[in-house]
Amino acid sequence: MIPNVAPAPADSAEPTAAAVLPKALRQSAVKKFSGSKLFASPASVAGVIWLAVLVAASLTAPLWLPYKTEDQDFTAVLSGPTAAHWLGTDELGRDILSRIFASAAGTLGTSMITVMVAVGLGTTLAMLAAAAGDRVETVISRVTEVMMSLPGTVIILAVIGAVGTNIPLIMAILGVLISAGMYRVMLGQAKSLQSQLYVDAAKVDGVSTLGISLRHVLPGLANTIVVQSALIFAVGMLIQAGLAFIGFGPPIPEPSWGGMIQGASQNVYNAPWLMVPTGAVLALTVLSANAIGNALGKAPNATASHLPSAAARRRRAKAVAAIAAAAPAPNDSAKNTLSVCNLSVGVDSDGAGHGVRLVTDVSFDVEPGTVLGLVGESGCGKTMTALSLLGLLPSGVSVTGGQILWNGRNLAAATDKDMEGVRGREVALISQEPMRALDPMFTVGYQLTAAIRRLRGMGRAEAKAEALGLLEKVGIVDAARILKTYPHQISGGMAQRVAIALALSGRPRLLVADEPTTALDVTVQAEILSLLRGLVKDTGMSVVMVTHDLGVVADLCDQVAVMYAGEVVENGRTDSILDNPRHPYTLALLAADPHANHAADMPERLATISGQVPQPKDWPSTCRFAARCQFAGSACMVPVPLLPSGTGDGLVRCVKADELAVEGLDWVATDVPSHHVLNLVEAGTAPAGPAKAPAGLERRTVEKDHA
Ligand SMILES: Nc1ncnc2c1ncn2[C@@H]1O[C@H](COP(=O)(O)OP(=O)(O)OP(=O)(O)O)[C@@H](O)[C@H]1O
Repeated sequence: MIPNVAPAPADSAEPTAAAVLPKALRQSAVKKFSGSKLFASPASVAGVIWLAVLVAASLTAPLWLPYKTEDQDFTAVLSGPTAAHWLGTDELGRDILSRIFASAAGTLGTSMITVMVAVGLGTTLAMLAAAAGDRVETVISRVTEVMMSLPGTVIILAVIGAVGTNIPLIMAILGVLISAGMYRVMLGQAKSLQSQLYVDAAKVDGVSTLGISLRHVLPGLANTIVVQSALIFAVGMLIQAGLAFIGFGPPIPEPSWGGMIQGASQNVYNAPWLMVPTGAVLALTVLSANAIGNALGKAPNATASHLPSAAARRRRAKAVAAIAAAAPAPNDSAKNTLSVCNLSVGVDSDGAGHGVRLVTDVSFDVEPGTVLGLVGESGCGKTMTALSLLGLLPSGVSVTGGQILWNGRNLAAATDKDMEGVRGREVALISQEPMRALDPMFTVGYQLTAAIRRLRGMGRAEAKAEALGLLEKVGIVDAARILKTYPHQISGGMAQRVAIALALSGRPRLLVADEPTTALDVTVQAEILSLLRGLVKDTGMSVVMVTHDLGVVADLCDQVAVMYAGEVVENGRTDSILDNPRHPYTLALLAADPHANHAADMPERLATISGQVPQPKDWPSTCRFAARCQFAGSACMVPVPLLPSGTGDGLVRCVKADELAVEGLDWVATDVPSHHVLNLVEAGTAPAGPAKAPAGLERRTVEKDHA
């Protein structure tokens, strides 16, 4: 009769996503369970409305109920619905409607006692056990195991025998019994949250154990707490009704749902209707609690994985259909050539068409055996562009226009099923953090052979030999030993090599590399770049390399697309762009890069670019870089198209590109203090620096960060 608490739902059992962003979690702990989620599904909306009506009607019952609960009408005993008694009467002629609503608040309120005791005690014990170490955990775990082994029904009946039918007390004791199950559910999550790096950081900062539990662990448990509360609430109601059914409800003549169902069951043959109203109200209330729990328990978008949710996939399918209908049929582009045309990516519209655009009209081509660098500051849309090539945009973000042509298909309009055939086999991904690609639970060998078998249909032995070969190919000397190790047993550089081997396991023709060297030290960076260069040369595959680092671009890339605020501002051959940049943003990136300045003419101070990349919602319709540009003027206050830059087949998005080229201007490293806010000044007043003559151009001086 007394159930253990249901296991945590799949989306809340794994705390790592929730654990990654504790600050965001704390900030959104309230927001997370607020309106948007509650009203996201029709079932939860109906549940909220039903519970609200029930509670309001019950609390105001004395004001509007047509009869008192004990009023008897012997002229209408066991009647069905009539004008006088809308839901009929019981065996004593009492009005069912009045009795149902009069007893609702008591039933719901006492069920809440169970929730508060079970969740409060279970969660507190779990946080205590997770924080206090093995000994305390052992003691608490043993005690809860004993509690779980006790026959709950017998205990409840014993309590009733000792203290009578004191419903609030019985429900509190029920809560204590359920708290043991709740403790088991919460302990694993609390321990995992306790082992997060930000908890270590908080300890280093001197935050107390209690502070850590309340500020860092509890918010991470919030999802499970809400879901479990809803389930326990429903269980509490059912148990309460069950007790009343067997005669341990509130004293007669006080009404209770269980008591009414029991009365109805005695007249089930001569007045079957009697069972319907109370049974339906109980069932609806239990269903409502579960629907609300399900809705609130959905994982928040902010911490969701890259892989889209089912709802996001449905939205994407719609967007895909729209794009497919709008885009012209792909022409027969050359084999293994990637051709991205006017790609736009945006946050899914909120229904009123307010989806923010994150990438606008990006175009580039990648020939087989070549490397394209996508370069730009953080937040310029490089990752969104790269992930759209694999159909791996995060939940809530989709391709909103354009084409991604690959071997005669438009990947922008491909369904998830189509993309499953492309990912890994034709297009693969390596990410900044190699550990994202590797599962800590399995050996390198297992993960590699599983991928090879899945993608290439090989047998076990053949796949193992192939895995060995792949590790050797990525420069791992003792490959046989590495195959037997777990990811945590190898270094970051080694892990990135393994991740590259994993990406190569399906023999892709295009590799999307999202900042693959950023997390590595300089020596290892050079090795990984050299490895990628060798792979491109040997296998003829092409690479889209996302990077902040112009050194990486110079080292590896044949072509570059410089991105700023979601659009390509300059593209072309790497040597043209590095030797002869045309866009002020490219000039600025080069001026700010220590590797791009030769030792001989290295300036005393490297240049900076004032301000930050604007948020996508703030992108102007004019030149997006104008607000930060040293050369901006009134001519820049118009939408700027990509036009031939005059250097090879490159394109540039700047109305002053030709003027800058003719004048031979450089981006200036200024000595203006960071707190000094400057406006556009006339040419010639610019601070001294390595610039060539700024004659004839309006120049924007920049803030200089002295930090
Ligand atoms: N899931 C998301 N929902 C909404 N906006 C997002 C999401 N992910 C990223 N963005 C926004 O999209 C814009 C482009 O982000 P993106 O990650 O592509 O930039 P990036 O150039 O790759 O930066 P970084 O080098 O830091 O990865 C940013 O303004 C970012 O805040």
